[in-house]
Amino acid sequence: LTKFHTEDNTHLNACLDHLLLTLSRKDKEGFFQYPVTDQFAPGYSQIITRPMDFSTMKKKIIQDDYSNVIEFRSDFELMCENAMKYNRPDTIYWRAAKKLLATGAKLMNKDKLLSFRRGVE
Ligand SMILES: CC(=O)c1cc(-c2ccccc2)c2ncccn12
Repeated sequence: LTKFHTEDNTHLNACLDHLLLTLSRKDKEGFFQYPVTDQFAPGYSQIITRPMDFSTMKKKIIQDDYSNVIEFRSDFELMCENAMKYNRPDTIYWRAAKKLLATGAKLMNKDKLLSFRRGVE
């Protein structure tokens, strides 16, 4: 459906696209680009009830599913937390998720987001 593009939505989507691109580039191995399949990860769909990945987040941006950066950040954190739940700490996936989570926290830290709200640069 052609959802009317309110001014801030267009602005918001531009911000989210930038954040997604920056975070996506950190995932050089491509572990987080697409949904994890049970084929690669046995029992994944039983253990992880709310899967998330960068391609799904991209779709949600295009569909205007995010009303603010906090909702976007929640999906990003969910994606990383899923990987740290399913995989053991001594795996490349767990370590990559932990590193990615730290990058996201810096990029979307509270004060920075608050400054957006106040309209202060
Ligand atoms: C993110 C994650 O948990 C993940 C990504 C992958 C993955 C592996 C190869 C190519 C793309 C994703 C994966 N494989 C086995 C177990 C877990 N994973």
